[in-house]
Amino acid sequence: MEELEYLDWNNSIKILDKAHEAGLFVIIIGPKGTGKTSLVRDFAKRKNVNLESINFSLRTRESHLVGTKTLTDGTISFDEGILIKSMREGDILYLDEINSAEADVLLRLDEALDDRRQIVLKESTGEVVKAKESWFVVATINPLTHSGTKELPPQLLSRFPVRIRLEYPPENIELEIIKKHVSGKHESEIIQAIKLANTLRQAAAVEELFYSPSLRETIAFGKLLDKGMSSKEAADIVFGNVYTQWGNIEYQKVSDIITSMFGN
Ligand SMILES: Nc1ncnc2c1ncn2[C@@H]1O[C@H](COP(=O)(O)OP(=O)(O)OP(=O)(O)O)[C@@H](O)[C@H]1O
Repeated sequence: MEELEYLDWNNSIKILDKAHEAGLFVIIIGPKGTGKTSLVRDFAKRKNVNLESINFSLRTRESHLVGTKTLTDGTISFDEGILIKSMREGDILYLDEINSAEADVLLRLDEALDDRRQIVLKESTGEVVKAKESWFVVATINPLTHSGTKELPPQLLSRFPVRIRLEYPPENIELEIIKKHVSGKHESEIIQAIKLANTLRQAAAVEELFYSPSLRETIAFGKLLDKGMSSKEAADIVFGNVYTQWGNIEYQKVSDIITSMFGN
């Protein structure tokens, strides 16, 4: 897939840069699909530094971070996990949705993230792994309304003193971002889709609806128009149909909004 440049509409790259220089870890807070992953990828690319990523869920275990013992040809060895690798190499470590992780996993992370930046490999040799000077950690958390997310323990939160908010962008900026992903031939329809997305986002914010569309959806809408789909059909498919999950009343509400904006 082609590498798209990140549109740095709220100076996040500059903040990341300063934090990186100062050796301070960063947490990015914002709803899904607002560009958190793209931002960090773009930053790593600009810095020409290797990026190691992990997406947390309730199933993430300590071993994913630290490593696992393996048996090959009768010999036991230890396969180091992403946390240890990134510390040794001085890479950028991206901890996506860190507030979805279980407490024991967070505790192990906490050990590595404190000011000494070191961890004891109690699973293998007991070696104390000290991070290279350039080691840099960026985490993300989704707002607490996101299913499966918990509050991050305050002491862990304090390991990330640089906090970036990444919300849905203003309409004109969202249009610029979408144009990075599509042809730009359907500008007026895309502007309508952004308006629709914002209506649905606002309704979700006050719990009128169960789901809030992200930039992924507005980009997908533009891509379907590029493939020749009509705007009404694309709006139904990308924005409307998903609400069926929460029953017919929810779906009908959204379907009516779509019809009023894109016709029958
Ligand atoms: N500022 C931007 N410049 C270019 N593309 C962007 C920007 N913001 C978002 N996008 C695009 O929007 C989509 C969603 O972005 P991304 O996956 O980075 O979001 P995210 O916040 O990490 O999502 P999640 O929390 O669900 O992992 C991607 O296709 C990404 O390329």
